[in-house]
Amino acid sequence: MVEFVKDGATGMEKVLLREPGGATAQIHLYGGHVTSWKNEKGEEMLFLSSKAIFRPPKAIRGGIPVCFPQFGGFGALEQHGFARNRMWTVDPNPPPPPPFAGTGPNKPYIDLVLKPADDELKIWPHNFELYQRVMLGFHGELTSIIRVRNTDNKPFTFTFALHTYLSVSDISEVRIEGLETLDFLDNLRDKERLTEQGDAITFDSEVDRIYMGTPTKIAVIDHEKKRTFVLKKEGLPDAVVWNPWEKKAKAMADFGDDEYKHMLCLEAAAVEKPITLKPGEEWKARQEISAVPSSYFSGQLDPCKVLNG
Ligand SMILES: O=P(O)(O)OC[C@H]1O[C@@H](O)[C@H](O)[C@@H](O)[C@@H]1O
Repeated sequence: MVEFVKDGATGMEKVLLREPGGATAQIHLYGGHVTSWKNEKGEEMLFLSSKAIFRPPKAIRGGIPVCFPQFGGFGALEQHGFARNRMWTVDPNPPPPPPFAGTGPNKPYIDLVLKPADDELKIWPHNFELYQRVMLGFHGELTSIIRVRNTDNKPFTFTFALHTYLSVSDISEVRIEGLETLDFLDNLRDKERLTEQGDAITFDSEVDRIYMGTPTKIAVIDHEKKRTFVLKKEGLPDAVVWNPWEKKAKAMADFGDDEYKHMLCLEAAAVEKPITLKPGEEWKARQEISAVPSSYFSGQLDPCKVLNG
């Protein structure tokens, strides 16, 4: 089921997806931003700050901001680009889904699009179409399919990320598997290139890293909640891991002082090698997140078993 509603608290337009098994998702047209994803028991799986500001030009703190045409400070534009604080529209006539879309009759989805108006063209002079299909799968998994199309008469280059804020019980009880031994750029050390050691990543201080050449599946294991998130991705070779920890949390106006304990950003991204599109070309990417009880998870990263088993 797909429903269009006005958010009572913010007056903003949003879309509700409800999958027959009971899972739900909410997508705000502001930012093309997934702000809620609940499993069939009604448990929220995305973090959304209690202080999130739903008012332009602020980006919404939590959920899944879309970073385009620039990730972070990797360029001359505002941090994370402008797509996350612009109004998207529902696309009445979406392009046919790519073969990996996995759409089906009972899978609710919505197609959104962002095209530049004069404002955007002034700061980034390129005609583009940015499409996002958000979809709930049979097991409540949340999928975003992204397409960027160059509708200009000259090439353009961009970086991109789906800045997913996962809800976790306690950041000290969480570990990430799948990024061991990879190289990363450390944002806390002026983007110095370092190599991750052999162990799964755990957290006891601020982390802000861009892992490069990452696998198509990454797992976030929440020991306390006995829940594992499995993030599968295509077309997004990098993975950003971010937790602001205590000091930075206190400095952010739209973030509660202690909220860093209950969130972890795992961001499927294309940053290290920016994407260039010639006129008429299209770029596609896909992210699917599922949440499974950790007892299904062997401790070895074999999310094929988790997803298909
Ligand atoms: O506060 P913003 O603009 O939403 O960014 C949050 C964080 O987003 C992460 O992706 C960046 O790596 C961090 O450096 C940044 O602090």
